[in-house]
Amino acid sequence: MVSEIFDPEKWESAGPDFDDITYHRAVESGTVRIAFDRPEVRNAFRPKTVDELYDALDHAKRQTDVGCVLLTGNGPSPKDGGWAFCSGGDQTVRGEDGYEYRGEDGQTDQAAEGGRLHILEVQRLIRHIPKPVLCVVPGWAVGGGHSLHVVCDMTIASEDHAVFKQTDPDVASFDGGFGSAYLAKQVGQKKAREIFFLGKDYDAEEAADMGMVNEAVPHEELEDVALEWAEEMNAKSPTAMRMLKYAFNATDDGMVGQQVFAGEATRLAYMTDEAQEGRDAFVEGREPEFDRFDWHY
Ligand SMILES: CC(C)(COP(=O)(O)OP(=O)(O)OC[C@H]1O[C@@H](n2cnc3c(N)ncnc32)[C@H](O)[C@@H]1OP(=O)(O)O)[C@@H](O)C(=O)NCCC(=O)NCCSC(=O)CCC(=O)c1ccccc1C(=O)O
Repeated sequence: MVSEIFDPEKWESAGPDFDDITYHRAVESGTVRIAFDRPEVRNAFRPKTVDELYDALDHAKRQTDVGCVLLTGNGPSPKDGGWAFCSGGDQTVRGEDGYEYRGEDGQTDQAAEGGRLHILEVQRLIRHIPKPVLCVVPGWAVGGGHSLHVVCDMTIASEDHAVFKQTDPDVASFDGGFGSAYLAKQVGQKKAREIFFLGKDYDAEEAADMGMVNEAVPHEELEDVALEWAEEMNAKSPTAMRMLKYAFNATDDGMVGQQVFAGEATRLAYMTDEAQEGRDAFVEGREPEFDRFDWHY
């Protein structure tokens, strides 16, 4: 069983093999489902999980017939039946300079790099992947798991089991980027500070009311609704969706936001006859003849 609310008839295994996550592609639409698969620890991520998540998102990015990615957590926990999207960094492998690669014996893998904090690289990939990423929260979204939901384009959550909670300062961590500053854009400054400074639990309805969740959905229907939303998005114009995502990002992403948006504008410009003329003139060793092209207004 992948997850209790996962419908195996709607998905097929696809992409690389992973240990800490699962990767599926919808049978009938260009949708990829990526899920944390460590339910016994509330889907906490260790460095290996983060590596796999990055590779999975990068794989999904490169599928030109995929229009939407679902990011979720498998469950329930075989230990106690608890549900989670993700409980953030695995505190049991946290060393003195970040999260450590550990062997099966629990000892640090000396051959690997030092402590890592590279979940932020995954956040940036979610931000820049040229298609919507829909976060599907079946249970706890905590610490770095909460930050991941914040950075996704949209979030739907189980009205029965989802709980949103920020524990970063309880374990002496702080996401000073999207996890806090972007959260404040979603829920307002006072509420974002309450979330971090008090570490209260919020259910899906409360999270939707404050603007960080799009919809609270009955638990049993969560993955079906997610797939329906993905299919809605897949039916839209790929170019329009990509440009819209980057336009939404641009205002908060500074020069990088401008660069990403402008890069896509350049791609569109490259597709014009005008661009072909510029390239051909150089390759043929002649002056470009741009006088047949309009100065559009
Ligand atoms: C998630 C809980 C609130 C769930 O509580 P509950 O339902 O009562 O279950 P438990 O019995 O507590 O947990 C069941 C089982 O899972 C283990 N577990 C849960 N969470 C973790 C975890 N994060 N790491 C390791 N293990 C975990 C727990 O020990 C139990 O195991 P048993 O063997 O069965 O006893 C609650 O579990 C909880 O509060 N968990 C901790 C949440 C937390 O503090 N997470 C870390 C926050 S910091 C972080 O995520 C850093 C991320 C990061 O890398 C980063 C770096 C740089 C800048 C920013 C960031 C960023 O924040 O993104």
